[in-house]
Amino acid sequence: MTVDQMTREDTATTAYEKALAGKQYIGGEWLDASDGATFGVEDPGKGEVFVQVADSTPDDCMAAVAAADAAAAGWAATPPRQRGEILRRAFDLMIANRDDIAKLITLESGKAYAEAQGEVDYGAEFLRWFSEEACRGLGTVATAPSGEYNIITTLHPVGISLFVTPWNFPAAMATRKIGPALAAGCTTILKPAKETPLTALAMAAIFEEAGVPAGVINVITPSKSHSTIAAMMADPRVKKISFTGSTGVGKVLMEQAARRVMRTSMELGGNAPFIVMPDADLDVAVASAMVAKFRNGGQSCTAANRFYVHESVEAEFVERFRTAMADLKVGHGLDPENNLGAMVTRKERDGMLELIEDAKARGAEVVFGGEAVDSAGYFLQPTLLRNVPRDARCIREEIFGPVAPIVTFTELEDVIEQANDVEVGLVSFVQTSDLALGMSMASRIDAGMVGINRGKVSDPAAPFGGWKESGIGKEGGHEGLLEYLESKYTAVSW
Ligand SMILES: O=CCCC(=O)O
Repeated sequence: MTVDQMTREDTATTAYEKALAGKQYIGGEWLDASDGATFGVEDPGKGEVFVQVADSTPDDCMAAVAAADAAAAGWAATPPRQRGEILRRAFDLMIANRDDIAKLITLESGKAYAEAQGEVDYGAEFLRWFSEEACRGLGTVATAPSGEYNIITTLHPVGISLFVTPWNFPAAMATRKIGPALAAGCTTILKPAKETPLTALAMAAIFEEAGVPAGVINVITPSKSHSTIAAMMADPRVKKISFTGSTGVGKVLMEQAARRVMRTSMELGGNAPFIVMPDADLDVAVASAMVAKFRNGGQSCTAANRFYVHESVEAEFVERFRTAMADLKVGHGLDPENNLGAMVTRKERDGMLELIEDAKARGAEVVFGGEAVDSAGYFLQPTLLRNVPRDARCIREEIFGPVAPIVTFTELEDVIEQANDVEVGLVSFVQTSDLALGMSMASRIDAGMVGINRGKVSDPAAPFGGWKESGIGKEGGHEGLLEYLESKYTAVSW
Protein backbone atom coordinates (compact mmCIF):
# COMPACT_ATOMS: atom_id res chain seq x y z
CA MET A 1 0.00 0.00 0.00
CA THR A 2 1.40 3.42 -0.87
CA VAL A 3 0.97 6.19 1.66
CA ASP A 4 -1.39 7.83 -0.81
CA GLN A 5 -3.72 4.83 -0.57
CA MET A 6 -4.07 4.99 3.22
CA THR A 7 -7.66 5.65 4.18
CA ARG A 8 -8.48 8.45 6.59
CA GLU A 9 -9.50 5.76 9.12
CA ASP A 10 -5.89 4.55 9.03
CA THR A 11 -4.38 7.90 9.75
CA ALA A 12 -6.99 10.59 10.41
CA THR A 13 -6.18 13.04 13.17
CA THR A 14 -7.51 16.42 14.10
CA ALA A 15 -4.21 18.02 13.16
CA TYR A 16 -4.35 16.58 9.64
CA GLU A 17 -7.95 17.60 9.07
CA LYS A 18 -7.42 21.08 10.51
CA ALA A 19 -4.40 21.63 8.30
CA LEU A 20 -6.27 20.64 5.14
CA ALA A 21 -9.12 22.99 6.06
CA GLY A 22 -6.59 25.71 5.16
CA LYS A 23 -7.57 28.30 7.76
CA GLN A 24 -5.14 30.58 9.58
CA TYR A 25 -4.84 30.24 13.40
CA ILE A 26 -5.09 33.55 15.25
CA GLY A 27 -5.85 34.08 18.94
CA GLY A 28 -6.89 30.44 19.33
CA GLU A 29 -9.39 30.59 16.44
CA TRP A 30 -9.34 29.00 12.98
CA LEU A 31 -10.17 31.76 10.54
CA ASP A 32 -10.57 32.48 6.85
CA ALA A 33 -8.66 35.46 5.50
CA SER A 34 -10.53 38.64 6.40
CA ASP A 35 -11.14 39.33 2.69
CA GLY A 36 -11.94 35.66 1.97
CA ALA A 37 -8.96 35.25 -0.39
CA THR A 38 -7.15 31.93 -0.78
CA PHE A 39 -4.16 30.63 -2.69
CA GLY A 40 -3.33 27.19 -4.07
CA VAL A 41 -0.72 24.87 -2.58
CA GLU A 42 1.02 22.62 -5.09
CA ASP A 43 2.07 18.97 -4.83
CA PRO A 44 5.53 19.20 -6.44
CA GLY A 45 5.47 15.46 -7.08
CA LYS A 46 2.52 15.96 -9.45
CA GLY A 47 3.00 19.59 -10.45
CA GLU A 48 -0.60 20.43 -9.52
CA VAL A 49 -2.50 22.39 -6.87
CA PHE A 50 -4.28 20.13 -4.36
CA VAL A 51 -5.63 22.46 -1.68
CA GLN A 52 -6.53 26.11 -1.08
CA VAL A 53 -5.29 28.01 1.97
CA ALA A 54 -6.36 31.33 3.49
CA ASP A 55 -4.27 34.16 2.04
CA SER A 56 -3.71 36.26 5.18
CA THR A 57 -4.00 40.01 4.69
CA PRO A 58 -1.87 42.63 6.46
CA ASP A 59 -4.90 43.19 8.74
CA ASP A 60 -4.93 39.48 9.64
CA CYS A 61 -1.23 39.72 10.47
CA MET A 62 -1.88 42.68 12.75
CA ALA A 63 -4.67 40.67 14.41
CA ALA A 64 -2.06 38.02 15.12
CA VAL A 65 0.20 40.66 16.69
CA ALA A 66 -2.72 41.85 18.85
CA ALA A 67 -3.48 38.26 19.92
CA ALA A 68 0.18 37.61 20.79
CA ASP A 69 0.23 40.87 22.75
CA ALA A 70 -2.92 40.02 24.69
CA ALA A 71 -1.45 36.63 25.68
CA ALA A 72 2.07 37.90 26.46
CA ALA A 73 1.83 38.80 30.15
CA GLY A 74 -0.07 35.64 31.07
CA TRP A 75 2.35 33.35 29.27
CA ALA A 76 5.44 35.10 30.69
CA ALA A 77 3.94 34.62 34.18
CA THR A 78 3.13 30.94 33.62
CA PRO A 79 5.57 28.90 35.73
CA PRO A 80 8.47 27.52 33.67
CA ARG A 81 7.65 23.98 34.80
CA GLN A 82 4.12 24.36 33.42
CA ARG A 83 5.41 25.77 30.14
CA GLY A 84 7.77 22.80 29.93
CA GLU A 85 4.98 20.31 30.55
CA ILE A 86 2.89 21.81 27.75
CA LEU A 87 5.87 21.53 25.40
CA ARG A 88 6.35 17.95 26.47
CA ARG A 89 2.69 17.20 25.64
CA ALA A 90 3.23 18.81 22.24
CA PHE A 91 6.24 16.50 21.72
CA ASP A 92 4.11 13.45 22.55
CA LEU A 93 1.33 14.59 20.23
CA MET A 94 3.73 15.32 17.40
CA ILE A 95 5.13 11.80 17.66
CA ALA A 96 1.61 10.34 17.87
CA ASN A 97 0.76 12.27 14.67
CA ARG A 98 4.04 11.41 12.93
CA ASP A 99 2.55 9.71 9.89
CA ASP A 100 -0.07 12.36 9.23
CA ILE A 101 2.36 15.24 9.59
CA ALA A 102 4.84 13.38 7.39
CA LYS A 103 2.18 12.95 4.73
CA LEU A 104 1.46 16.68 4.74
CA ILE A 105 5.19 17.44 4.52
CA THR A 106 5.58 15.12 1.55
CA LEU A 107 2.50 16.45 -0.21
CA GLU A 108 3.53 20.09 -0.01
CA SER A 109 7.34 19.91 -0.14
CA GLY A 110 7.83 16.85 -2.36
CA LYS A 111 10.33 15.09 -0.08
CA ALA A 112 10.31 11.31 0.28
CA TYR A 113 7.96 10.01 2.97
CA ALA A 114 10.68 8.34 5.05
CA GLU A 115 12.56 11.65 5.04
CA ALA A 116 9.39 13.41 6.12
CA GLN A 117 8.94 10.96 9.01
CA GLY A 118 12.55 11.63 9.97
CA GLU A 119 11.82 15.34 9.93
CA VAL A 120 8.87 14.88 12.27
CA ASP A 121 11.11 13.04 14.74
CA TYR A 122 13.81 15.69 14.40
CA GLY A 123 11.30 18.52 14.80
CA ALA A 124 9.62 16.88 17.79
CA GLU A 125 12.98 16.59 19.55
CA PHE A 126 13.20 20.39 19.69
CA LEU A 127 9.99 20.35 21.73
CA ARG A 128 11.30 17.66 24.08
CA TRP A 129 14.68 19.40 24.44
CA PHE A 130 13.12 22.78 25.22
CA SER A 131 10.52 21.22 27.52
CA GLU A 132 13.57 20.25 29.58
CA GLU A 133 15.29 23.63 29.12
CA ALA A 134 12.22 25.62 30.21
CA CYS A 135 13.34 25.51 33.85
CA ARG A 136 16.93 26.52 33.01
CA GLY A 137 16.50 30.19 32.23
CA LEU A 138 18.48 30.84 35.40
CA GLY A 139 20.21 34.06 36.43
CA THR A 140 23.33 34.55 38.54
CA VAL A 141 24.45 36.39 41.65
CA ALA A 142 28.05 37.60 41.96
CA THR A 143 30.08 39.93 44.12
CA ALA A 144 31.39 43.02 42.29
CA PRO A 145 35.22 42.96 41.99
CA SER A 146 35.37 46.04 44.26
CA GLY A 147 33.45 44.09 46.91
CA GLU A 148 31.13 47.07 47.30
CA TYR A 149 27.91 45.52 46.03
CA ASN A 150 26.35 42.48 44.41
CA ILE A 151 25.68 41.87 40.74
CA ILE A 152 22.32 40.16 40.32
CA THR A 153 21.51 39.04 36.79
CA THR A 154 17.97 37.93 35.98
CA LEU A 155 16.60 36.63 32.67
CA HIS A 156 13.32 37.79 31.09
CA PRO A 157 11.36 36.76 27.98
CA VAL A 158 12.28 38.89 24.95
CA GLY A 159 8.60 39.31 24.08
CA ILE A 160 6.54 38.75 20.94
CA SER A 161 8.65 36.78 18.47
CA LEU A 162 7.97 36.60 14.74
CA PHE A 163 9.14 33.49 12.89
CA VAL A 164 9.64 33.33 9.15
CA THR A 165 10.32 29.73 8.19
CA PRO A 166 11.37 27.97 4.97
CA TRP A 167 9.77 25.21 2.88
CA ASN A 168 12.62 22.71 3.16
CA PHE A 169 11.96 21.57 6.77
CA PRO A 170 8.47 22.98 7.41
CA ALA A 171 7.99 21.15 10.74
CA ALA A 172 11.49 21.21 12.21
CA MET A 173 12.26 24.85 11.42
CA ALA A 174 9.01 25.83 13.16
CA THR A 175 9.63 23.78 16.31
CA ARG A 176 13.27 24.90 16.47
CA LYS A 177 11.95 28.44 16.99
CA ILE A 178 8.65 27.83 18.81
CA GLY A 179 10.19 25.41 21.35
CA PRO A 180 12.72 27.83 22.89
CA ALA A 181 10.40 30.83 22.59
CA LEU A 182 7.62 29.12 24.51
CA ALA A 183 10.08 27.72 27.05
CA ALA A 184 11.40 31.25 27.66
CA GLY A 185 7.88 32.69 28.08
CA CYS A 186 7.50 34.50 24.73
CA THR A 187 4.36 34.60 22.59
CA THR A 188 4.78 33.94 18.89
CA ILE A 189 3.63 34.45 15.30
CA LEU A 190 4.66 31.88 12.71
CA LYS A 191 4.70 32.76 9.01
CA PRO A 192 5.53 29.62 7.05
CA ALA A 193 6.73 29.62 3.45
CA LYS A 194 3.86 29.92 0.96
CA GLU A 195 4.85 26.53 -0.51
CA THR A 196 4.36 24.72 2.84
CA PRO A 197 1.60 26.27 4.99
CA LEU A 198 -0.13 22.95 5.82
CA THR A 199 2.55 21.56 8.11
CA ALA A 200 2.56 24.83 10.06
CA LEU A 201 -1.22 24.63 10.45
CA ALA A 202 -0.96 21.00 11.62
CA MET A 203 1.59 22.17 14.20
CA ALA A 204 -0.84 24.87 15.37
CA ALA A 205 -3.46 22.16 15.93
CA ILE A 206 -0.97 20.10 17.91
CA PHE A 207 -0.04 23.02 20.15
CA GLU A 208 -3.73 23.80 20.62
CA GLU A 209 -4.40 20.22 21.72
CA ALA A 210 -1.32 20.27 23.98
CA GLY A 211 -2.89 23.15 25.92
CA VAL A 212 -0.97 26.18 24.62
CA PRO A 213 -3.26 29.11 25.57
CA ALA A 214 -4.96 31.17 22.86
CA GLY A 215 -2.68 33.84 21.38
CA VAL A 216 0.60 32.24 22.50
CA ILE A 217 1.05 30.69 19.04
CA ASN A 218 -0.49 32.30 15.95
CA VAL A 219 -0.03 30.97 12.43
CA ILE A 220 -0.67 33.28 9.50
CA THR A 221 -0.47 32.12 5.89
CA PRO A 222 0.04 35.04 3.50
CA SER A 223 1.12 34.27 -0.04
CA LYS A 224 2.85 37.65 -0.18
CA SER A 225 5.64 37.90 2.35
CA HIS A 226 7.01 41.36 1.86
CA SER A 227 4.08 43.60 2.83
CA THR A 228 2.84 41.36 5.63
CA ILE A 229 6.21 40.85 7.33
CA ALA A 230 7.08 44.53 6.96
CA ALA A 231 3.79 45.51 8.65
CA MET A 232 4.47 43.25 11.63
CA MET A 233 8.11 44.31 11.95
CA ALA A 234 7.10 47.95 12.05
CA ASP A 235 4.87 47.33 15.07
CA PRO A 236 6.63 48.18 18.35
CA ARG A 237 4.91 45.29 20.12
CA VAL A 238 6.96 42.80 18.06
CA LYS A 239 10.34 42.47 19.74
CA LYS A 240 12.17 39.77 17.83
CA ILE A 241 12.41 38.17 14.40
CA SER A 242 13.90 34.76 13.77
CA PHE A 243 14.38 33.83 10.13
CA THR A 244 15.63 30.74 8.34
CA GLY A 245 16.25 31.18 4.64
CA SER A 246 18.58 32.78 2.12
CA THR A 247 21.33 35.24 3.01
CA GLY A 248 19.81 37.74 0.56
CA VAL A 249 16.42 37.81 2.30
CA GLY A 250 18.13 37.72 5.71
CA LYS A 251 19.99 40.93 4.88
CA VAL A 252 16.74 42.67 3.91
CA LEU A 253 15.09 41.57 7.17
CA MET A 254 18.12 42.72 9.17
CA GLU A 255 17.84 46.17 7.57
CA GLN A 256 14.17 46.31 8.54
CA ALA A 257 14.96 45.07 12.05
CA ALA A 258 17.63 47.76 12.43
CA ARG A 259 15.01 50.49 12.11
CA ARG A 260 13.55 49.38 15.46
CA VAL A 261 16.68 47.72 16.89
CA MET A 262 14.73 44.45 17.01
CA ARG A 263 16.42 41.29 18.27
CA THR A 264 17.29 39.00 15.36
CA SER A 265 18.26 35.37 14.92
CA MET A 266 19.29 34.63 11.35
CA GLU A 267 19.94 31.13 10.05
CA LEU A 268 21.02 31.83 6.48
CA GLY A 269 22.68 30.22 3.50
CA GLY A 270 25.54 27.75 3.45
CA ASN A 271 28.07 26.38 0.95
CA ALA A 272 29.50 23.44 2.87
CA PRO A 273 32.84 21.98 1.83
CA PHE A 274 33.10 18.19 2.16
CA ILE A 275 36.81 17.30 2.32
CA VAL A 276 38.04 13.75 1.74
CA MET A 277 41.62 13.34 3.00
CA PRO A 278 43.93 10.63 1.55
CA ASP A 279 43.69 8.52 4.73
CA ALA A 280 39.85 8.59 4.87
CA ASP A 281 37.93 5.35 5.29
CA LEU A 282 36.11 5.47 1.94
CA ASP A 283 33.16 3.39 3.15
CA VAL A 284 32.54 5.98 5.86
CA ALA A 285 33.27 8.86 3.47
CA VAL A 286 30.76 7.68 0.86
CA ALA A 287 28.07 6.91 3.46
CA SER A 288 28.64 10.39 4.92
CA ALA A 289 28.60 11.97 1.46
CA MET A 290 25.24 10.35 0.68
CA VAL A 291 23.72 11.79 3.84
CA ALA A 292 25.41 15.18 3.49
CA LYS A 293 24.28 15.54 -0.13
CA PHE A 294 20.96 13.71 -0.34
CA ARG A 295 19.30 14.41 3.00
CA ASN A 296 16.15 16.22 1.89
CA GLY A 297 17.28 15.83 -1.72
CA GLY A 298 20.09 18.32 -1.15
CA GLN A 299 17.56 21.04 -0.33
CA SER A 300 19.15 21.86 2.99
CA CYS A 301 21.34 24.70 4.20
CA THR A 302 23.64 22.06 5.71
CA ALA A 303 23.97 20.07 2.47
CA ALA A 304 27.49 19.32 1.24
CA ASN A 305 27.98 21.72 -1.64
CA ARG A 306 31.60 21.32 -2.75
CA PHE A 307 33.37 17.95 -2.58
CA TYR A 308 37.15 18.40 -2.28
CA VAL A 309 38.69 14.97 -2.76
CA HIS A 310 42.42 14.25 -2.49
CA GLU A 311 43.77 13.24 -5.91
CA SER A 312 45.12 9.94 -4.54
CA VAL A 313 41.61 8.68 -3.68
CA GLU A 314 39.50 10.63 -6.19
CA ALA A 315 38.95 7.82 -8.71
CA GLU A 316 37.93 5.33 -6.03
CA PHE A 317 35.71 7.82 -4.21
CA VAL A 318 33.97 8.87 -7.45
CA GLU A 319 33.26 5.26 -8.41
CA ARG A 320 31.83 4.36 -5.00
CA PHE A 321 29.81 7.58 -4.78
CA ARG A 322 28.39 6.96 -8.27
CA THR A 323 27.38 3.40 -7.32
CA ALA A 324 25.61 4.61 -4.17
CA MET A 325 23.78 7.31 -6.16
CA ALA A 326 22.64 4.77 -8.72
CA ASP A 327 20.73 3.00 -5.93
CA LEU A 328 18.54 6.05 -5.27
CA LYS A 329 14.96 5.71 -6.50
CA VAL A 330 13.52 8.97 -7.81
CA GLY A 331 9.78 9.51 -7.79
CA HIS A 332 6.73 10.75 -5.92
CA GLY A 333 7.50 10.97 -2.21
CA LEU A 334 4.33 9.17 -1.15
CA ASP A 335 5.48 5.95 -2.79
CA PRO A 336 7.62 4.37 -0.04
CA GLU A 337 9.84 2.76 -2.72
CA ASN A 338 11.21 6.19 -3.61
CA ASN A 339 13.96 7.81 -1.57
CA LEU A 340 14.59 10.91 -3.68
CA GLY A 341 11.44 12.98 -4.01
CA ALA A 342 10.57 16.04 -6.08
CA MET A 343 12.22 19.42 -5.85
CA VAL A 344 9.88 21.95 -4.31
CA THR A 345 9.10 23.99 -7.46
CA ARG A 346 9.75 23.93 -11.16
CA LYS A 347 11.89 27.06 -10.72
CA GLU A 348 14.18 25.31 -8.21
CA ARG A 349 14.49 22.26 -10.48
CA ASP A 350 15.26 24.41 -13.53
CA GLY A 351 17.84 26.31 -11.49
CA MET A 352 19.67 23.00 -10.96
CA LEU A 353 19.74 22.36 -14.70
CA GLU A 354 21.31 25.78 -15.22
CA LEU A 355 24.03 25.03 -12.66
CA ILE A 356 24.76 21.71 -14.38
CA GLU A 357 24.96 23.40 -17.81
CA ASP A 358 27.29 26.06 -16.41
CA ALA A 359 29.65 23.41 -14.97
CA LYS A 360 29.62 21.45 -18.24
CA ALA A 361 30.36 24.58 -20.25
CA ARG A 362 33.40 25.15 -18.04
CA GLY A 363 34.70 21.63 -18.66
CA ALA A 364 33.12 19.47 -15.94
CA GLU A 365 32.31 15.85 -16.74
CA VAL A 366 28.87 14.41 -15.87
CA VAL A 367 29.57 11.06 -14.17
CA PHE A 368 25.94 10.35 -13.28
CA GLY A 369 22.52 11.92 -13.89
CA GLY A 370 22.50 15.51 -15.04
CA GLU A 371 18.95 15.68 -16.40
CA ALA A 372 15.38 16.33 -15.38
CA VAL A 373 13.11 13.30 -15.10
CA ASP A 374 10.40 13.31 -17.75
CA SER A 375 7.33 13.76 -15.55
CA ALA A 376 4.72 16.33 -14.53
CA GLY A 377 6.47 16.62 -11.14
CA TYR A 378 9.70 18.52 -10.52
CA PHE A 379 12.23 15.70 -10.42
CA LEU A 380 15.95 15.82 -11.12
CA GLN A 381 18.25 12.84 -11.46
CA PRO A 382 20.85 12.66 -8.69
CA THR A 383 23.87 14.19 -10.36
CA LEU A 384 27.61 13.65 -9.94
CA LEU A 385 30.02 16.05 -11.65
CA ARG A 386 33.77 15.58 -11.85
CA ASN A 387 36.70 17.86 -12.73
CA VAL A 388 34.63 20.85 -11.79
CA PRO A 389 36.63 24.10 -12.04
CA ARG A 390 36.82 26.35 -9.01
CA ASP A 391 34.97 29.18 -10.72
CA ALA A 392 31.92 27.08 -11.65
CA ARG A 393 28.67 28.47 -10.24
CA CYS A 394 27.98 25.22 -8.35
CA ILE A 395 31.21 25.79 -6.40
CA ARG A 396 30.70 29.51 -5.76
CA GLU A 397 26.95 29.36 -5.01
CA GLU A 398 24.72 27.34 -2.68
CA ILE A 399 23.32 24.52 -4.86
CA PHE A 400 20.22 23.45 -2.85
CA GLY A 401 19.53 20.32 -4.86
CA PRO A 402 20.81 16.80 -5.59
CA VAL A 403 23.95 17.84 -7.47
CA ALA A 404 27.43 16.85 -6.21
CA PRO A 405 30.43 18.58 -7.82
CA ILE A 406 33.89 17.12 -7.23
CA VAL A 407 37.10 19.14 -7.18
CA THR A 408 40.47 17.43 -6.63
CA PHE A 409 43.22 18.80 -4.39
CA THR A 410 46.74 17.82 -3.44
CA GLU A 411 47.82 20.14 -0.59
CA LEU A 412 46.20 20.56 2.83
CA GLU A 413 46.90 24.31 2.90
CA ASP A 414 45.23 24.74 -0.47
CA VAL A 415 42.07 22.87 0.50
CA ILE A 416 41.70 24.84 3.75
CA GLU A 417 42.08 28.05 1.77
CA GLN A 418 39.45 26.92 -0.75
CA ALA A 419 37.08 25.81 2.02
CA ASN A 420 37.27 29.29 3.55
CA ASP A 421 37.13 31.20 0.27
CA VAL A 422 33.39 31.95 0.37
CA GLU A 423 31.28 34.59 2.13
CA VAL A 424 29.32 32.03 4.14
CA GLY A 425 30.37 29.59 6.88
CA LEU A 426 27.57 27.38 8.14
CA VAL A 427 28.93 23.83 8.23
CA SER A 428 31.92 21.85 6.93
CA PHE A 429 32.63 18.15 6.67
CA VAL A 430 36.03 16.44 7.01
CA GLN A 431 36.73 12.77 6.30
CA THR A 432 39.97 11.42 7.77
CA SER A 433 41.17 8.49 9.89
CA ASP A 434 43.50 10.83 11.78
CA LEU A 435 41.43 12.45 14.51
CA ALA A 436 44.17 14.93 15.42
CA LEU A 437 44.29 16.08 11.79
CA GLY A 438 40.49 16.29 11.69
CA MET A 439 40.35 18.41 14.84
CA SER A 440 43.10 20.69 13.57
CA MET A 441 41.26 21.15 10.25
CA ALA A 442 38.00 21.78 12.12
CA SER A 443 39.69 24.57 14.09
CA ARG A 444 40.98 26.22 10.88
CA ILE A 445 37.74 26.14 8.88
CA ASP A 446 35.59 29.25 9.26
CA ALA A 447 32.22 27.66 9.99
CA GLY A 448 29.84 27.46 12.91
CA MET A 449 29.65 23.65 12.71
CA VAL A 450 31.97 20.89 11.57
CA GLY A 451 31.25 17.18 11.05
CA ILE A 452 34.21 14.80 11.22
CA ASN A 453 33.56 11.40 9.58
CA ARG A 454 29.88 12.32 9.52
CA GLY A 455 27.41 13.65 6.96
CA LYS A 456 25.03 15.27 9.41
CA VAL A 457 25.57 17.53 12.41
CA SER A 458 22.03 18.72 13.16
CA ASP A 459 20.92 17.91 16.71
CA PRO A 460 18.39 19.74 18.91
CA ALA A 461 20.82 19.49 21.83
CA ALA A 462 23.59 21.31 19.92
CA PRO A 463 23.96 25.01 19.04
CA PHE A 464 23.12 25.18 15.31
CA GLY A 465 24.26 28.33 13.52
CA GLY A 466 26.72 29.86 11.12
CA TRP A 467 29.65 32.21 10.93
CA LYS A 468 30.16 35.00 8.42
CA GLU A 469 27.14 35.58 6.15
CA SER A 470 25.55 32.31 7.29
CA GLY A 471 23.85 34.14 10.09
CA ILE A 472 23.64 35.38 13.64
CA GLY A 473 22.57 33.46 16.73
CA LYS A 474 22.19 29.80 17.59
CA GLU A 475 19.22 27.44 17.54
CA GLY A 476 19.11 24.34 19.74
CA GLY A 477 21.22 23.59 22.80
CA HIS A 478 21.08 25.86 25.84
CA GLU A 479 22.15 28.72 23.56
CA GLY A 480 18.83 28.35 21.72
CA LEU A 481 16.92 29.22 24.90
CA LEU A 482 19.11 32.26 25.60
CA GLU A 483 18.12 33.73 22.20
CA TYR A 484 14.65 34.35 23.70
CA LEU A 485 15.80 35.80 27.03
CA GLU A 486 17.01 39.30 27.83
CA SER A 487 19.30 39.71 30.82
CA LYS A 488 18.82 42.43 33.37
CA TYR A 489 21.59 43.28 35.80
CA THR A 490 20.73 44.88 39.12
CA ALA A 491 23.49 46.35 41.34
CA VAL A 492 22.55 45.79 44.97
CA SER A 493 24.16 46.95 48.18
CA TRP A 494 23.00 45.11 51.27
O1 LIG B 1 18.12 23.84 6.04
C1 LIG B 1 18.27 24.17 7.18
C2 LIG B 1 18.23 23.33 8.40
C3 LIG B 1 18.81 21.99 8.25
C4 LIG B 1 18.94 21.23 9.55
O2 LIG B 1 18.41 21.63 10.58
O3 LIG B 1 19.62 20.22 9.53
